[in-house]
Amino acid sequence: MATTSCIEFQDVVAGYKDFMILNKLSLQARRGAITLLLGPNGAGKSTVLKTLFGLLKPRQGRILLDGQDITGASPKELLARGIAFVPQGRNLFGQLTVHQNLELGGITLGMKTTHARIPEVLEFFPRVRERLHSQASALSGGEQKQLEIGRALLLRPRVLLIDEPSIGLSPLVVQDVFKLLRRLAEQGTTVLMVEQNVKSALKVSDEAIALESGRRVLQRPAAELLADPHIERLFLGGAHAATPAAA
Ligand SMILES: Nc1ncnc2c1ncn2[C@@H]1O[C@H](COP(=O)(O)OP(=O)(O)OP(=O)(O)O)[C@@H](O)[C@H]1O
Repeated sequence: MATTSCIEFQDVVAGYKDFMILNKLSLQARRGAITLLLGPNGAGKSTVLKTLFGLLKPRQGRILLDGQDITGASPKELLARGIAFVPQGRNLFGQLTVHQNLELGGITLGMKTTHARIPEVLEFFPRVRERLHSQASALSGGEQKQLEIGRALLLRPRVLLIDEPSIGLSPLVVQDVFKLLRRLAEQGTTVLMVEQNVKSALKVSDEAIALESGRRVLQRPAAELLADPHIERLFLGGAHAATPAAA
């Protein structure tokens, strides 16, 4: 059966305790593409990633990975099936070295495989490679985010979920992270990204999905969205509000 969707949500309902955040959400993310999740604060973007990674169990609906039902699978099972998650914020063991953090990332692979893959992953991150024996907490914010991505890449994921990678990073470093995501997508990795930095994220993405109150309100090619002035008004509201007031 031919399917071009790598990830598919079918009428997914999910949330926290009695509070449902995703309300019959349906969406598709194409294989080898970067799909950007947009929407106002609280729309449920991070909840999509958490649900996809098995941190929240859907109450209704189905989630498919390459056409196979993965609804209700645990994070461990999903990791084994090739889904990796880079959550928002800092998620390293700051007291441990860069190398030790990478070793922990490969714990499910065994040390032999992990050690063989570490140099491969570090090729993407020359600055991190130079700091292999430094404490992770001594790296700059951008280097730490790169290390987190590197740790996820050790698993050679076919799907990379990444939540707000630009937080705390300078614009130049953000561009480096985006370039890397582009490169990964071109090598066949499916990337699902949440990013507030909407304009730059759209530039690097293939497809955009906008959520509102846990529902999909739009799914369009990123380039089309970038070129649409109405969309700017609708979905870049935060960026507009930040336009400096007249002195
Ligand atoms: N652990 C939690 N327990 C209870 N409610 C939560 C929890 N995490 C998130 N929420 C609530 O779920 C809703 C959706 O949150 P989510 O983080 O998915 O939104 P988002 O679209 O990613 O927003 P943002 O852009 O602000 O990160 C919010 O109202 C939030 O307060």
